[in-house]
Amino acid sequence: MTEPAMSPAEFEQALRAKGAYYHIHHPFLVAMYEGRSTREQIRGWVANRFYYQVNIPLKDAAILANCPDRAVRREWVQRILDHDGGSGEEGGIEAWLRLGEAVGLDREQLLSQELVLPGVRFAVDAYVNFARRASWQEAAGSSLTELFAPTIHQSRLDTWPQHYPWIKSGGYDYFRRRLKVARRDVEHGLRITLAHFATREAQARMLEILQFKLDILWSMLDAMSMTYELDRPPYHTVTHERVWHRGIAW
Ligand SMILES: O=C(O)c1cc(C(=O)O)c2c(n1)C(=O)C(=O)c1cc(C(=O)O)[nH]c1-2
Repeated sequence: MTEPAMSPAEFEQALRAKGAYYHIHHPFLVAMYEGRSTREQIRGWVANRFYYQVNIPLKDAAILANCPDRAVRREWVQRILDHDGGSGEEGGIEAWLRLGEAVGLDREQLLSQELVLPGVRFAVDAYVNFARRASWQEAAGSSLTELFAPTIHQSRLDTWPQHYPWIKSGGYDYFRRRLKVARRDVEHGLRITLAHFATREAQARMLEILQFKLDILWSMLDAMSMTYELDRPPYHTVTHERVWHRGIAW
């Protein structure tokens, strides 16, 4: 016999409990907010996370493409503009490029994606591909790791300026912007998710989807740890050159 569905409040609690596995607990990020990261580690993280940033609008466009509900699309489309910018607004991708400059990376290097590790690329691609194939409600629900994101953005604003005085202050705009925007996104994402996943089975599947998304974020950092903490970049037993591919997805 299947168990009865959780109430919306219980389901929300179960989703929030997944915060226990958020990447805020990954040793690479713990070192970062405890002030133990080197310049190379911070630069590596900014360059690799750029691949996540540029793929978020593709992910959101895939959700729109699968969504026949005009009211949902009207709200969701805002996410693309938040990252890409529009009518006088610079957008999150531009703010991330400025974060890159603030930590000493030039924008051409970020845009070239030459520092993006294969493991990071595969993890991010898995997110975009999931959004292309899943129902729009499941893909919308997978964005709910953002429930936990304001805490992580705030922790950077609180700790980085003391620990890393060499980072230029203009770099912090991205995190400030996301504090507000992530809360609005979460409110919309939760509304969709709590209304749509109304049976115990569907709720269990949604929790598994959220875990999949947490796995993506964690795996990105595992790849960065191997390279920037453990000094084991891909092919390190063979060469110190960055021979890995630069993306064949398109
Ligand atoms: O810095 C972070 O730790 C972090 C995490 C996440 C997340 O939880 O997916 C996002 C972001 N930042 C972010 O800046 C962002 O724009 C974003 C969009 C999404 C999404 O799934 O649609 N997650 C995140």
